[in-house]
Amino acid sequence: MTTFRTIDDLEPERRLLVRIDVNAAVEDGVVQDDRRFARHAETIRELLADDHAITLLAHQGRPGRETFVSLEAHADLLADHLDRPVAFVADTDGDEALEAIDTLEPGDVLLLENVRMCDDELPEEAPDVKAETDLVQTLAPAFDAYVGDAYSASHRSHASIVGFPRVMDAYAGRVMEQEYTAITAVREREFDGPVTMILGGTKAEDTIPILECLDDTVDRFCLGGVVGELFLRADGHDVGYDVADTSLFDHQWDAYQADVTRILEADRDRLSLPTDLAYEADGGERAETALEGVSKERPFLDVGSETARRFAEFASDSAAVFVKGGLGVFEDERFADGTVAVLTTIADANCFSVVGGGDTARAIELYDLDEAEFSQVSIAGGAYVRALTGDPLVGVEALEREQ
Ligand SMILES: Nc1ncnc2c1ncn2[C@@H]1O[C@H](COP(=O)(O)OP(=O)(O)O)[C@@H](O)[C@H]1O
Ligand SMILES: O=C(OP(=O)(O)O)[C@H](O)COP(=O)(O)O
Repeated sequence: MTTFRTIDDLEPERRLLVRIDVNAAVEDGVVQDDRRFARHAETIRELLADDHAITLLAHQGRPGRETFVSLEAHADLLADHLDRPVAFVADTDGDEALEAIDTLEPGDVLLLENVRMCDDELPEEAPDVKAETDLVQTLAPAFDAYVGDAYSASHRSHASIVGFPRVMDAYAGRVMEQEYTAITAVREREFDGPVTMILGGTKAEDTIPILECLDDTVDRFCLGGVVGELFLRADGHDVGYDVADTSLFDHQWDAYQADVTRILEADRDRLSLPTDLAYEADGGERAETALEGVSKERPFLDVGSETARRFAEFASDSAAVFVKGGLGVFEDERFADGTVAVLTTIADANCFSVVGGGDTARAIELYDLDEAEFSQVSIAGGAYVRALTGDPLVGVEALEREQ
């Protein structure tokens, strides 16, 4: 199905420039989430088995934000995952970087500094423009080939994503290949049987476009989380408390009320809304209520057990299930029941399954579910949503053109 070359097509012992995405939550300089490291380590291990000399290019955060930090600690974390040294140089395309690249032997791994610290990387421009930047023109001649593995950044028209493939022999890494293949299958509906999508979480801006564009692809949408509450409100129920004054609900209700109402009216038969919800009782324990008992005066933090059972049933009867957004605040064990019930059912069922969205995929790790039981656990957030909604991914297109 893919139209790009993959690392299977590489000759051994090449000098490779490999773009990975280990962008993560960082607190006090410490990386909080190593899932992307684990995934890219698989690609790098395969490349090492073929004796390539590997230079890695990656970003962290955005200029001006607290998470915009050096990649020095990322090199150590990657080394832990690879169980071998990863050299680091605090430079991207200057003399220090070029010297470090020059001395690499087959089997060596080097990580360059946060590529967003180089001015050429960020402004979103056409691939041809990015290919002309000093960053690309300086680094490209030092390598035999480019490997694009940063699927989760492939919606960004940045130099390291779209510039290098313009001027180099380019290949897709394993992460790129697997994510692309699984998510394309969603859009092309390659399934024999009902397709269910479980949508939750907090971001209506992600969810509404999915509901609007997957018309022929999905037979049933099960809605939970804050997104489910927006639909319940549109259906006349008294829900929508802003958790800890975050404006999480009111703000989105103002912005999406018209869309939610229109989608509900047009597509009610395909939408399954919660019929019960869970909340924190006075003693701190989990309690549940049917819709008749809901009130805006309290936050609802999970779908109720009747809803979870119904959603799980839809999932187990499906040929394919896609998940985006948790059904409740699953980080708190008391309110993880809905999310975990559905994920466990999918893991046990014999269906094609994709779990996407940065936060949602964490639930699999938090509750010790076996990642291997899912067809794909995506490490992409924005790119996953864009691919689902049919938006082209410039980083994928850049690799395809090189065919
Ligand atoms: N009813 C709810 N109230 C507040 N937060 C919720 C609720 N249901 C789910 N969430 C939160 O939604 C988050 C995941 O949603 P979101 O960030 O939209 O998805 P993703 O990052 O996976 O794309 C979780 O961290 C969870 O705590
Ligand atoms: O983490 C990323 O995006 P995501 O949080 O939408 O998955 C990518 O590394 C892209 O980062 P950016 O949104 O700062 O361009």
